[in-house]
Amino acid sequence: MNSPSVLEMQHVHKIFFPGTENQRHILKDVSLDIHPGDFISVIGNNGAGKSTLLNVIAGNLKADAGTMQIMGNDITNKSISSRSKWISRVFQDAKLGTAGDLTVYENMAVAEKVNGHVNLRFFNSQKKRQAFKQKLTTLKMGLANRLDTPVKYLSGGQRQALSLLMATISSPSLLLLDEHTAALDPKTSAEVMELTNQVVNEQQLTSLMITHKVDDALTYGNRLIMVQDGQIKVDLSSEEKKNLSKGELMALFEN
Ligand SMILES: Nc1ncnc2c1ncn2[C@@H]1O[C@H](COP(=O)(O)OP(=O)(O)OP(=O)(O)O)[C@@H](O)[C@H]1O
Repeated sequence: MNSPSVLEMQHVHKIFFPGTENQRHILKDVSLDIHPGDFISVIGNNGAGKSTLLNVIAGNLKADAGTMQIMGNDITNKSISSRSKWISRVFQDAKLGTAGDLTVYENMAVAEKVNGHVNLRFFNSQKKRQAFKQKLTTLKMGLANRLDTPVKYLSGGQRQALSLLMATISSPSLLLLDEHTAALDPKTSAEVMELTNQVVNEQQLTSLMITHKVDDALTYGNRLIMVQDGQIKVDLSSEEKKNLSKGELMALFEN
């Protein structure tokens, strides 16, 4: 028997300002089946509807039509907070995923608590500090000895690496990566992308990653989706992706 889908979207539409002269039909009958362990890159032109797609999945926006199930649960009309037991998100702006005035330790403890796995007895125990330090060491971003540093003093790359760690601390069913390397310099962006790949592979996470970096979309993940004018126009498997050159992928943008 096939394992159940992580996410099943069926015939989803999103229309902004419906019934007005400003009406914009952004998602047009989008159906998407995400399987356990899928690491999907999502590419597409500016304004194609990629972020709207992520927002509808996360619950920031309500779909105007269609249905969505996650791990077999109907979430079509569920709030962001009730979806958060399954879904985590890393944003382009690391400030959205972390609290600047709290320390690295406090941010991690809050992330665990939000995800419902904290034992308050251990909230500031040596054991917990050790466990967090261990997790930070694996990031190789110079954070292991910064447990007591307020997050606002970290570099952009360190802060984004911490966001990633926090978003994955309780192994979400679905990880949404929303251009999460776009605001970083090229070297740091490459480091955070490698780190993402490491975390996703080690924890066997199911992930959906929006990126404008065509090289990253080709290099990472087992599936590649192209969104055009509110529709999924291309959905490539790992094998199809492997056989596609950057030039051929770029040409698909023009079709
Ligand atoms: N809350 C909103 N209200 C009205 N229009 C919106 C809203 N969010 C997005 N849009 C519009 O929907 C269209 C698609 O936007 P979206 O952000 O999903 O595109 P995108 O593919 O993520 O683009 P980019 O690559 O530039 O981030 C755009 O024209 C945008 O202006």
